[in-house]
Amino acid sequence: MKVRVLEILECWELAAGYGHRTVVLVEELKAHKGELICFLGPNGAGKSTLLKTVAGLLAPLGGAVYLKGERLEKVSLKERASALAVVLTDRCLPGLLTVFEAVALGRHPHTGLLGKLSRRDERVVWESLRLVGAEELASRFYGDLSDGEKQKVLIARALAQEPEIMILDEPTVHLDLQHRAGIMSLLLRLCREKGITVFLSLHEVDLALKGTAYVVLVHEGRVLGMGLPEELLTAEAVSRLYGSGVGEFDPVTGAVELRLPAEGPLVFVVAGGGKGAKVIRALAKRGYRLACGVLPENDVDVFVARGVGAELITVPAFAPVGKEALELARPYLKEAQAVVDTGFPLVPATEGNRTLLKWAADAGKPLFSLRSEGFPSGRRAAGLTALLQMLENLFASA
Ligand SMILES: Nc1ncnc2c1ncn2[C@@H]1O[C@H](COP(=O)(O)OP(=O)(O)OP(=O)(O)O)[C@@H](O)[C@H]1O
Repeated sequence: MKVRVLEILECWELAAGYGHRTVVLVEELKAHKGELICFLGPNGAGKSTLLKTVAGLLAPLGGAVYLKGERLEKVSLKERASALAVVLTDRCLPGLLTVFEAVALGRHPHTGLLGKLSRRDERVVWESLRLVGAEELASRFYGDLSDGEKQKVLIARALAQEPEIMILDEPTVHLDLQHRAGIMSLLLRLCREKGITVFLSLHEVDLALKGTAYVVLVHEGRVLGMGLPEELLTAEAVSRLYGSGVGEFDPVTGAVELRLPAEGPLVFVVAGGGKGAKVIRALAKRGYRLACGVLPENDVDVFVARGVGAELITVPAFAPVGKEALELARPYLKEAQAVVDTGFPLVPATEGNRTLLKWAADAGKPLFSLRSEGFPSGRRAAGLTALLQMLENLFASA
């Protein structure tokens, strides 16, 4: 469904912070009706501070937030409460309320002084519980719920407010994989179908890439960029945001490989066709230094090998493994204390990799193969567990 484009919330020269300390500065940010905007950045970058300021819970230290064209501080509390719903991370609600009562609190801006629920209010509360998949929790005490269940109830309470804007600080925290995906698709659906504008903060870069439409990268008090996650979240941008020590972010899969300390013996992994990824990961976790090749640049094994910090010998995508690449691989092969054939596809383009295995065998290198049939090379390992054991035995006896 198409939604009408309207700037519902704007920030101009906004300085957000505490006392005299500006934590984060935003020159300009415009949110349209039905948009989902995600603040992404490392711990302490200022995401929560920014969300609280946008929500009007913190007064700006400079500049202003405008709600539908009016300065937020001039908008009455009642109007703010019906336009904006906020879900913060502290999850504090009286524990002795039932879930239904807790979600019904969200109807306050709409009910009279006594807070009596009309039939419609009750319907909205049930619908909100249904949307987050928490209907069956309705009669339980809020205080008895797990953190993930509490999170869902708080989102339901915000929905019950029927707000135009929802502001959520780390809504996926404490949620398992299924509910994380569920919350992200729910929020996107609310944007699309109900025209609600959502501001949220996230820690998961993959979720920002896969589940949000617009990201604002917050780093050391500044906005590094804002726009489509598909365009902004490059490996360079992510390492600028979080530091390069964490490992490389792969914008294709949205995954971050962990860069772990590697001080063990050098193992040459002959990979390709995605056969190397899990071998490379398993070896990296055990501290082996790794060299991998020869791989076409677009092979999934490249992303993993580069991510874990392995030495890499590559050829351009779709190019065969030629002489030049073999010469680049040779010194690593020479230095390697073991060589692994991952079972890469035996096609004409990988002929060169068979040469590598032959060189290794001729040089008397310990050679292990995960290949179940076909090209014979070295000792056969029945699977990854067996391979790891064989390598461990080899180096234990060395
Ligand atoms: N109530 C407060 N008073 C003073 N400083 C605060 C307060 N709350 C947060 N800060 C500081 O403001 C900075 C930004 O904190 P903020 O919570 O906004 O970061 P964040 O990006 O949300 O971090 P995280 O991802 O760890 O939740 C930090 O240096 C923090 O110590």
